[in-house]
Amino acid sequence: MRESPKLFRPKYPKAEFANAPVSSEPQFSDEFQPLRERVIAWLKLNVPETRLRHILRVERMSIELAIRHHLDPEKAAIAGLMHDLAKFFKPDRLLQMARDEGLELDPIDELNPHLLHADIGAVVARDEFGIHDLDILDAIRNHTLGRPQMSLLSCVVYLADGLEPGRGNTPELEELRRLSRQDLIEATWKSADSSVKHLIHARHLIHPRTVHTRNWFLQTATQRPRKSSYP
Ligand SMILES: Nc1ncnc2c1ncn2[C@@H]1O[C@H](COP(=O)(O)OP(=O)(O)O)[C@@H](O)[C@H]1O
Repeated sequence: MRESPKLFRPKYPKAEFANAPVSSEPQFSDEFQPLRERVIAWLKLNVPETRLRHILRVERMSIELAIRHHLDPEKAAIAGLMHDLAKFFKPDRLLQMARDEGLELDPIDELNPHLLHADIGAVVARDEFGIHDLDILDAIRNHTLGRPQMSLLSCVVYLADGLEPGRGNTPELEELRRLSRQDLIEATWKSADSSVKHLIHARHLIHPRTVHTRNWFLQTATQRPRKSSYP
């Protein structure tokens, strides 16, 4: 009999980190800067300047959130910098690469192949830039639709993509930014909620992964012990 696959359950921290010290200058490895320069040179040839500016803001916010929540800022920087590598790939190319990669396609992916840019971004990160760290690759893959049980690094890049300063200053965004600094789980739940609301308002098809992500994070956030019981 085949063994059932082990369910990956990331350990989400119980406490909030609103008061964690934020160091402005994280220490990166010697490999980081040359890699960053190579990625930016590649991006300059493959995405317009406005998108590059968004990517750099996502990189910055990913680093800040990682520091605040005691995650690895270098991994956050790399995932933030690489999250939109495939943003301007044509629909046929995205679909072909997804099939070559053996990705399971939802009917919504076929109708809106642009949504595959996140999964395919991870393929480019691996093949073009030699990234093999699964946490980084997953954070790139999950940045648009999220995924139930995704890691906190994935939450960081998902939130930074939607909440970086260039996204605007509505009260809803400001509240989500505040929440993202306090509690990654609740912020991910409420960002997925917000994304579903906007898609309904715009009469767009909703990819089921966003709904699954929203349900997972809602359950996780509301089933944790009450915050007042933490030290
Ligand atoms: N769950 C979803 N279902 C369907 N479409 C979505 C979903 N999430 C995002 N989209 C749409 O896919 C596009 C890409 O999303 P995103 O990667 O967040 O783009 P951007 O960085 O350009 O805002 C957007 O047009 C968005 O409306």
